Amino acid sequence: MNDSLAKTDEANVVIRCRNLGKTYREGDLVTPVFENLQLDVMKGETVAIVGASGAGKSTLLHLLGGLDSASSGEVSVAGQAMSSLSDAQRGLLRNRALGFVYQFHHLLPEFTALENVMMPLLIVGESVAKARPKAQALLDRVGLTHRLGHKPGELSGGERQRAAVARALVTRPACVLGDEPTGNLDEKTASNVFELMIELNREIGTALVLVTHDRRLARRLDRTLELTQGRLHPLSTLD
Ligand SMILES: Nc1ncnc2c1ncn2[C@@H]1O[C@H](COP(=O)(O)OP(=O)(O)OP(=O)(O)O)[C@@H](O)[C@H]1O
Repeated sequence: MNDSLAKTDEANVVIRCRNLGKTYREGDLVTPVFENLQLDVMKGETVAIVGASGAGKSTLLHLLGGLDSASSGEVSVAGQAMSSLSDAQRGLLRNRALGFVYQFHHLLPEFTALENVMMPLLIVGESVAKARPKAQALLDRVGLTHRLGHKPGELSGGERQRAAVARALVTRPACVLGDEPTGNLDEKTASNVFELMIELNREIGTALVLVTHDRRLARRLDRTLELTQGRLHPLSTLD
């Protein structure tokens, strides 16, 4: 590979793991989860992570998102090594470069859908006047124009997840990390929310890394990796 090609590839890496390992230690209890994981997520790429219960998928996602620290190796987000940052710097990078969608929506119950989606923009310092139209446009895009003033308790399960997707994408992050983002929805609604995430990934150019138990949904993404026995293996589309 020539130098300029190598540089272009480097610039397109959104998340990089090198020799990543995690072992939980609590007193005498030592739980090794994985070691020596290598992963490059490229700009705009969609990656599914599958694996048996307890394989370490959520643990991996937490490390990618800087929500937990590695026992060995390194995670870099947008070219910055997580371990080299202070807690405040890591928080800032997380807010600017990443979005999160969980199985349970984690919307703030006392705020409306519009306020929830504005929140990440306000946290990174945007004014209400700028944040409001951006949040509104994304809520329009996910089909919630008629629900802007509803609080999470006044939305259906699918509507709540669509609001959560809008909240994750409103800062136009380099990557959205999803932990079973459709795991709490019926099959049809799950499929619709999944499709919406893929469409928005294409429109905005955000990479997606999604943990899912559902291999049928996983196949709709660019790449599927299986975490098994502490290793990440690519799955062919025939698996
Ligand atoms: N805080 C913790 N302290 C100790 N062990 C933990 C902790 N969190 C997770 N583990 C252990 O690490 C292993 C991986 O857990 P993790 O939640 O990452 O698995 P998972 O693949 O996401 O599972 P599932 O599909 O069931 O959600 C499990 O054996 C779990 O018991």
